[in-house]
Amino acid sequence: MASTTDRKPRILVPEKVSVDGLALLSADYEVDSRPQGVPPQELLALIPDVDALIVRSETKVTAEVLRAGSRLRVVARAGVGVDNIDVEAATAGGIIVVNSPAGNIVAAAEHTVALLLATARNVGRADRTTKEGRWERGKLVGVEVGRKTLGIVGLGKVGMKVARMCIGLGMKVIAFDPYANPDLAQQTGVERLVPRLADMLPEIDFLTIHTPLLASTLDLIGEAEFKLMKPTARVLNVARGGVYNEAALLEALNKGVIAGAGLDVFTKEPPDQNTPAWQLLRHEKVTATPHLGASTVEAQENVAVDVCTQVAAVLRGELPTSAVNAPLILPEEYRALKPYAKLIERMGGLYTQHFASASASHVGVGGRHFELVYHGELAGVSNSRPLLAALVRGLVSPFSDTGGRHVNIVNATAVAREKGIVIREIHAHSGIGSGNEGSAYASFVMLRALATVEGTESEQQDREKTGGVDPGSQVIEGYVSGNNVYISRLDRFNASFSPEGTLLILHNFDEPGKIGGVGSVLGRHGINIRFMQVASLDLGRQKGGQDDAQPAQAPALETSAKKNGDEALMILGIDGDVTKDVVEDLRTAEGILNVSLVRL
Ligand SMILES: NC(=O)c1ccc[n+]([C@@H]2O[C@H](COP(=O)([O-])OP(=O)(O)OC[C@H]3O[C@@H](n4cnc5c(N)ncnc54)[C@H](O)[C@@H]3O)[C@@H](O)[C@H]2O)c1
Ligand SMILES: O=C(O)[C@H](O)COP(=O)(O)O
Repeated sequence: MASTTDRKPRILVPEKVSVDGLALLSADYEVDSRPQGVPPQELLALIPDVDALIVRSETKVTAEVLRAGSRLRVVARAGVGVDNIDVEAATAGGIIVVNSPAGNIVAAAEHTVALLLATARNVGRADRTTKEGRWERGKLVGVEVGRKTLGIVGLGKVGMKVARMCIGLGMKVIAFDPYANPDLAQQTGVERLVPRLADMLPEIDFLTIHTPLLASTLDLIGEAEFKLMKPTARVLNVARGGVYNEAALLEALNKGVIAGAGLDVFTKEPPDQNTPAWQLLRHEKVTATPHLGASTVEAQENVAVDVCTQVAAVLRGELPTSAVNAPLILPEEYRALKPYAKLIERMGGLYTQHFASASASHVGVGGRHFELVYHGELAGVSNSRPLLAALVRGLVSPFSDTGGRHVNIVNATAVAREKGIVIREIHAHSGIGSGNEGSAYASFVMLRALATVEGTESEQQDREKTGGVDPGSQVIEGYVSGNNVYISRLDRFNASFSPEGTLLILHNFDEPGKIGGVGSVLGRHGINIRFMQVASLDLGRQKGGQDDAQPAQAPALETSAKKNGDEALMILGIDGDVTKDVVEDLRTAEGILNVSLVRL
């Protein structure tokens, strides 16, 4: 009998995965396929002897499972969403997680259209009552979708396909996605990208959401949003349970606030008895399917072939094509670049959440041109690919399913291209910070989001000399000190704070009493403040003056803003999380111009 070390690597497949993919593995590996599923306790018992695990959305790959998987080298998700896998725990255990980000897009979009038409024409109810022997033509009159308005939230891979298909059905499509590429949306025929979700809700006849489930998309549509819709509106969910608040949806249907829903996904699948999701499944105004968005023969072949090819690569010791948790930096570059990669990733995350997500400043990420300017010693770095990858990861992570962890040095350029993000690197051997004479920091980095890409090379270089304050462009500067990273400038404001954890950034008139007012709103919500600092206007840059070659250090005292101008940024480090209500209360507080919630 062969010892366990002589045996072929073992692959456990505790879900129904297409044989077209599994066939790629059966010659070289022992494949244990269990399409009926494996209960959690049995999975724990099997996992110590398994080298690779291939799952869909039903198997919960918890930290406990991963810890018990002492031989486990790769977990493959035959699909997109990795919310059933504890990716952090996998990374900590050195286990690679791979997925198939594009294999089931068509299937998900087609299922959305199927639910759109089924909801409009009562197809589910008609089928059920007819089979029960009733012939209820009068009760089943539907509505047409042609010439109606469809609102799409999330104009990514699936959302964009849905847009094309629905335009083909004669619908007018408008969308909300603060990170989308407006040019691509326009070319696709999307009539309008609205700056705020609430702007489109009164106008639409159908609403479909195609975002991942993130802190920012959980309960995106609740009681207040349903109340903004027409009573004839119908809503669709082929994304993830939780983007509509299920209790609010149930109430909106019961009270006739909206007319119907087509639902493929639920917060718990299958839903527990007597929960709102369970009642929704049975509701006569709901057309429900049991998470069938990706369940087509073609999509299952695509995702299975994709992930089985990657599992074989990992087991052979090669790199997979779509690793969710691949390293950003190769080991040899690790020591020198790691703090800068961290800084630049945080700058990207800060840009997206402070500038692009804030409702008052709809500046976007997709289709945007960025400049990444390396100053000082960093200007001499020969391989800046990890830094570019870090920026792409930071920019996309706030709105990405995998928290941006899928972005690495291999695929960063492709991810940026997909989102229409263009990045130009500038190694600033001259200009700001050159030579570091008098500069407090050996190296610092400027991220500039350009208002316009026009202009000659020399005009672009001039912009560098004036500190990059073009109207309409946004600037973030940061530096590394030891292993710590700091932000030294946010647009027109000098600052000095660590971009860590949950931050609230408030743009306010610099008047007495502001700090007390903000403190009392947070106190009312039981929120603990870790640190607070007021960033002052940089009056030198305001006037377009020559930069003094140093990353500005913000005074950490609240009084310092007053002498510099009548506006300030208040930066608050928060313990724990912050809800939408808190942000809204702050936004409506007197003298507050804007509020952004940033999670880094
Ligand atoms: N039901 C199914 O079987 C099925 C099948 C495939 C995909 N999905 C789900 O569909 C969703 C979309 O998949 P995809 O491949 O199109 O993803 P994607 O990453 O290509 O697109 C997501 C889009 O959502 C946008 N977005 C993120 N946060 C947002 C916010 N707060 N407000 C508005 N827009 C926001 C992003 O900018 C992006 O354009 C995912 O949740 C995926 O898991 C479900
Ligand atoms: O994230 C996905 O790919 C879809 O939700 C499909 O999930 P499934 O593989 O369980 O059908």
